Amino acid sequence: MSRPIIIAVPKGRILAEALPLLAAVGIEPEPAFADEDSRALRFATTDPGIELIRVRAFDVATYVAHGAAQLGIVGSDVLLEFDYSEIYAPVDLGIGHCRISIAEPAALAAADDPRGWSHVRVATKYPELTRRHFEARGVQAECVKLNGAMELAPTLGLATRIVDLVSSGRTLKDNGLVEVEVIAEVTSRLIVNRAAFKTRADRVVPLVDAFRRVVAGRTAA
Ligand SMILES: Nc1ncnc2c1ncn2[C@@H]1O[C@H](COP(=O)(O)OP(=O)(O)OP(=O)(O)O)[C@@H](O)[C@H]1O
Ligand SMILES: O=P(O)(O)OC[C@H]1O[C@H](OP(=O)(O)OP(=O)(O)O)[C@H](O)[C@@H]1O
Repeated sequence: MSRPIIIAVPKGRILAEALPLLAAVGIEPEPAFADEDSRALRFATTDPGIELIRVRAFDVATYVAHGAAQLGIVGSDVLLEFDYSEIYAPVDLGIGHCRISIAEPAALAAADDPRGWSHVRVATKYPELTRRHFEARGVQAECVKLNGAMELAPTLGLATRIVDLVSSGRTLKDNGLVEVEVIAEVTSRLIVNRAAFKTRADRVVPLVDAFRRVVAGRTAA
């Protein structure tokens, strides 16, 4: 039998929305996947030719870019940060809706005019995306890379502003911050390693088509 197709899925919040999509294309992980006591990271599925690996959201893109996994499910925020040429993102799965935004303390925002910025110090998990965004409008961005809880940075003087994901806006509000600009709307995508799309086309192309059909069916419903 040929090598299995590996699909990388993120550990975090996207997973709950991704599992029904996977089930709809006929891929259901073995019971160990849902077993909190299991330390396994690689799982067989109801399709004998497909295995799932569960990794951190940013690592989904890394596994797929290097061809260690042939497919993956990841937020478009991650794709914007890395901009890997080896990744093809053919299907917007319509899950994991949020936006990536610039936020600052409410007191600062009251008298602030973003058009007057020439240099900003920003705490973010997305330094590349942030630099690119500011550079495009002639603003120099000094980024402090954090891995979570960005909202703490302005009150503690680590940075004046943050670039982070916003969904309900609750985290910003509870930390005295306000959204001053949306950089991009975010949803999760099905991603494919470009080489695998050609060399394993027999398995990969029908899978991509199956995801496309499931998403189209949901949109139409
Ligand atoms: N508040 C949110 N609402 C909707 N989608 C979100 C939200 N926050 C994150 N996401 C999406 O889920 C993905 C994973 O986010 P999550 O917060 O679960 O990861 P994390 O726990 O920070 O990841 P890790 O621990 O691996 O760094 C993001 O890349 C984004 O696409
Ligand atoms: O607008 P809201 O609905 O409040 O959602 C936004 C929050 O969700 C994400 O964090 P997450 O909860 O994943 O924690 P993290 O800081 O570990 O990334 C994001 O980084 C924000 O902090």
